[in-house]
Formats: sequence, C-alpha cells, structure tokens
Amino acid sequence: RSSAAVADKDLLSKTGSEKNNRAKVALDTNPPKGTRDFYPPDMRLRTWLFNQWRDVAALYGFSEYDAPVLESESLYTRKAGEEVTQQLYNFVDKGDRAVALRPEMTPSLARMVMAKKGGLNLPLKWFSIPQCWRYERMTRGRRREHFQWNMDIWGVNGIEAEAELLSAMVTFFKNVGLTSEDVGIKLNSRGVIGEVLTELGVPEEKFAATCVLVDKLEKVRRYFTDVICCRHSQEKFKVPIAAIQGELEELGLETSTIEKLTDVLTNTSIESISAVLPKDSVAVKELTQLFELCKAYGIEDWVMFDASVVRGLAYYTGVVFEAFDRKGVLRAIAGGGRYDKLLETFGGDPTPAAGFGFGDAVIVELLKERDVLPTFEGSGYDTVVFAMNSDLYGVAINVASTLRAEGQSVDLILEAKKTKWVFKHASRNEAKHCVIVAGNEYENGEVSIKDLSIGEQKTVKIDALSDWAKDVSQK
Ligand SMILES: OCc1cccc(Br)n1
Repeated sequence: RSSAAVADKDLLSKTGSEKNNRAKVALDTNPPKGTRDFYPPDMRLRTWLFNQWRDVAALYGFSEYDAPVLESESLYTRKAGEEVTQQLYNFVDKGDRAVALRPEMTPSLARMVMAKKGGLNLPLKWFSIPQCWRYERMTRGRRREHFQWNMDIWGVNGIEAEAELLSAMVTFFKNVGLTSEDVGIKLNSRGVIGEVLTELGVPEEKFAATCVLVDKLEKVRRYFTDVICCRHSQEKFKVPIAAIQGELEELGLETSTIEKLTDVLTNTSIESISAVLPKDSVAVKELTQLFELCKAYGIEDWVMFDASVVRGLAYYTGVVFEAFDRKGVLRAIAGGGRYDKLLETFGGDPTPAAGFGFGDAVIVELLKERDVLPTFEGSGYDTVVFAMNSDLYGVAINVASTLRAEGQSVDLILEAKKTKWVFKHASRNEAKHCVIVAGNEYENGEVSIKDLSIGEQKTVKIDALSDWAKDVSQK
C-alpha cells in the first residue's frame, strides 16, 4: 500500500475517528504542490484565453488533436541535458511501466504521426492545448503544470511554414490587444551555431547539447544583464560563460570555441552575422527569406534577428524564435522553431516539421500588466427566473423552459428567496434580466420582467415570452 494510504489510515486510527469516519485533522484543501484550481472566475478567464487560441487556429486552417497526458517515459529520454527532460514528472506504474506526465506535446504529436506512417495527407496543420507537467524541486516555488497552445506544421520543407506560424502568433497578440510595442519576436537559426561550430571543427553530434547550454547562457545572460545592466556588450557573455564553463568543457569545447561562440551570439543583425559566417551561409539565406515573408505578412515590426536565441529543446534543427515582452520583465511568452529530425530520432522517416508552444501563464501576467485583460467576475447568464411563492414554482419552471428553448441561459432560483436577495444575486452575476412570477400578474397571465441594466420593470404576457426572448436576443 502506498505510504500516503498508510499515513491516512494511521491518521484516522490515531484520531480514533475510524468509527465515525470523520478525520479530526483538517483536510489539506490546497491542490498538489505546483498545481492550480480553476474556480469559475478563473475558468472563465482560461476559457476566454483558450477560445482566443482556438479562433486563431481556425483562422489559419489548423485542426485540433489531442493525446494522453500520460506517455511512455521513453518519449522524453533525450540526452542533451534539457531542463524539460531533467524535470520529468515520471513514475513506474502498477504494470511496472516507466511512464511520465507529458512535459511538452511535440513528442506525442510525433508518435501520432509515426503511428499513421504514410497514411496522413501532408502537410498537417494541427493544434492542441495540452496541460503539460514538470517535477521541479519547489526550491523556486514555480508551477509544475501549465497549459500550452501548440501549433505545428508537418511536411513543409520551406521557410513558408515558419512565416505562417509567426503570422498566427502575431494575429493572436493583436486579437488580445497587444502591439509590437508590447511584444517582440526574436528570430534566429540553429544553422548559425551549426555553421560556426562546423568551421571550428566541432562534430555535429555536439550541436544539440551546445544549443541547450547556450540557451542556459541566454537565461543566465538575462539574469546578469539585469544585474550588470550592460546590454549587448561582450562583457555580459564573459561573465555568464563562467557559469557554464564546466559544462561547455565537458562537451569538449575549447575555450577559443566558446569565445568565438560569444562573438557570434551577440549579433543582432543579419548584416553583422553574415560577416562572421561562410559567404554561402544557408542560415543567412533562410533568415533573409524569412524576414522578407514577415514583411509580406505585415509583421516586420514584431520580428528581429537575435543570434543569442537558440531555445532549450534539443530537437530544433533550423529557424528558432521566441516571443518576449519588450519591457524585459517577464520570462519568454512563447517559443518554437523547425525540428526536421524528430521523427528520425524515433526511428521514423525523415519528415520536415515546425511549430511553437505558447504557455498560459506568462501571457496572462502580460495582459494584466498591460491592463488589457477582460474581467470575468459574473456568471454572465442571460436571465434569472424566480417564483414569489412556492405554489408558483411550477409556473417558474415553465417560464425557464420557454426561455431556454429560445437559447437563453437561465438561472432558475431553486428555493424560496426574498426579492431583494434575488435582485442582488442577479446583479452580482451580471444577468441581463430578472423574471418574477408573482400572484397578481399571474392572474392576468403575465409575469414581471426587470431589465437589470436600466433598472426598469415591465409586465409581459406569458404566452408572449418566446417573442420577448427573440426580441432581447437581437439587441
Ligand atoms: O515551460 C516548461 C514547462 C513544462 C511543463 C510544465 C511547466 Br509549468 N513548464
């Protein structure tokens, strides 16, 4: 039996409450460490955000898919030292299977594509909003779960896929009231690091792990940038390099290589990066083309080149990008890139792919900070219906049913309540109307309806309630 079950039993027996089954020790009503409850107002915000994501996915012709939150651990046993694999929420189940709560969705997507082998009509434009998990020592009190909007295009070799994904991301930002002054998207290509490391004689099998380390550098850099406030200067990379020097040397990278990398990583223009890369650099060519396509989408104000962006996932192979808040206060808002080799690492056929992940936490922090977050306090149903006295409750049920048949969301008051209480309840829940079933009006075949937005009350014939409902729904 699990230790927790034993503990609970002990607890019950210790408190001698086994008999009446009421534990004397208060239940811990918090959700598990690092997880969140969504009460109705929180759920209304979450539903609003997810609907914004769904709307954009629909605009761009993406289809929704899903996969189990539980996957075989083997999907994530990459050896590149990524944070996401080092913090796996994994366990051995009762069937002795090594399983994990998914830390990201892309491997599940790759598994689903591979399961169908050639049976899928490429290209695929698929999206999902999975809850993803990590088990991080609560040293930093960070969350262990988040919901992450995933948008992926499979089967397209060209940079057009990345441009379409960037456009979809920008459309979302615009739809929720953010501008290119609030958010930027840094673009880079792992080809840049790849070409530099190749020139320096570093074997290709070290590229992924180097990128993962450099991504830490990026995080360390951001920390040191705040501390040392010397943006875009070589010094910044010197100091943080020390923080990962050991790991870089473990990778077998010479100090001269590390120095050369820091020169490359501080480039923030295509022109300057072209000067340190081979003349016929593929990375420069694809990035130049990507910026031209961004111009065609009219999103050039949102995107910029930044050679320090490599993202922390080992499987990216080409263009990578990261959305950030221009004030530099929050962590990355979203990130993505091209991952052409992921299926091969699972033993599948080479299939080009690109996509992004967009978490539900940072964006909400940003919307709050920019004061563009809608409010969701009220339940927002249309009408409250109540009977002034219990012998009219059957009439109230009929009234509610008539209004519901016309598509109105109705909160039928299920108990005897004072009118004052009902009006307060209706206003607190931002209902639009309140229908009162009372004796004298009922004798005339009528009910009384209060318009809560203007506070006026009028009587309506019960057999005219359907027309009334149609009429108010048009307003
Ligand atoms: O962004 C990395 C990540 C993965 C799973 C759960 C959470 Br919270 N964060």
